[in-house]
Amino acid sequence: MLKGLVGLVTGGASGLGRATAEQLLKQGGSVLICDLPTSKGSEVAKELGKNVAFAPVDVTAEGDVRSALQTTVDKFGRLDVVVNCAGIATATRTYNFKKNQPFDLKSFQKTIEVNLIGTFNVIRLAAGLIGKNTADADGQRGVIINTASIAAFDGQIGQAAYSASKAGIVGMTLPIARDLSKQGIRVVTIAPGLFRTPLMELLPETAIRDLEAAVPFPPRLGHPHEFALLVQSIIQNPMINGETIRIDGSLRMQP
Ligand SMILES: NC(=O)C1=CN([C@@H]2O[C@H](COP(=O)(O)OP(=O)(O)OC[C@H]3O[C@@H](n4cnc5c(N)ncnc54)[C@H](O)[C@@H]3O)[C@@H](O)[C@H]2O)C=CC1
Ligand SMILES: C[C@]12CC(=O)[C@H]3[C@@H](CCC4=CC(=O)CC[C@@]43C)[C@@H]1CC[C@@H]2C(=O)C=O
Repeated sequence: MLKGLVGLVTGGASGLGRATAEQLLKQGGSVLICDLPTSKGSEVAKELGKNVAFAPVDVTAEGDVRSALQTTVDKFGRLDVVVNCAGIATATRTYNFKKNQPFDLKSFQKTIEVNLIGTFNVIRLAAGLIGKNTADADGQRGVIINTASIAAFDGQIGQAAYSASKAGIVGMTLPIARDLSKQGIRVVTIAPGLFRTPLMELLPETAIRDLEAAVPFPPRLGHPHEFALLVQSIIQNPMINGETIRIDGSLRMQP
């Protein structure tokens, strides 16, 4: 049970973020869903009931994140847990030899900006608010959970930008956990394999079936709820810190 806990979930209007918001609510928590103003965040918040609110946020914008943190305080009084799920997926080869065209640098920068810098932006600003909590008996004040990808380790063709952005999240997990350890704030990253979310539905069903067949067990896409269960375990287990945990049915992606 996570009764009374206050969570902030970025990318909470869709997919893994939405499932996380639902699980925190089911366990008795309150949630601020942060997502782009163009997302379905406002409808989702209405659908999920009274312990949830929506804040329009671009995770790369300092002002948006600061105002979402203020909304958390105004609505729920404090912040205990941040789950960073906001992210974008891109697929471009480093050089397109058919078109004689290098990877567009702006597109590379955008992927890093949203996935890596956006995640760090939320962490650095939220840490100040979580640090104001009274520590529990174990000295803990809160937990920050990030979402990388197994592409951080086995990036495929076309994933230079996406894999770099996710590897950056993996790489910063331990130093940030160390930075925040004196305040009793844990920092943990989840590296999902393949989950059935709107992001994945950009792919044709035949491609999805091929991907499922490559997963040793269970040979299927993960359900967003299974990601949310890992978030819950991380919150509940105070010894998990500074680590990246894969949740992938033992999939190792091929080139
Ligand atoms: N679905 C999958 O199989 C996997 C997903 N992931 C990662 O999990 C995270 C969640 O992905 P899904 O739920 O699958 O995707 P999704 O597309 O369903 O949800 C992502 C959410 O992030 C929001 N978002 C995008 N840019 C944003 C920004 N600048 N500021 C605020 N919100 C923004 C979108 O509006 C969307 O609601 C992403 O970081 C993704 O890279 C990692 C591995 C596998
Ligand atoms: C990111 C990930 C693997 C991909 O590269 C695809 C993405 C779903 C949308 C896509 C459509 C395409 O046409 C190209 C590939 C891709 C960008 C996948 C969602 C989750 C996958 C991942 O992170 C695996 O770990």
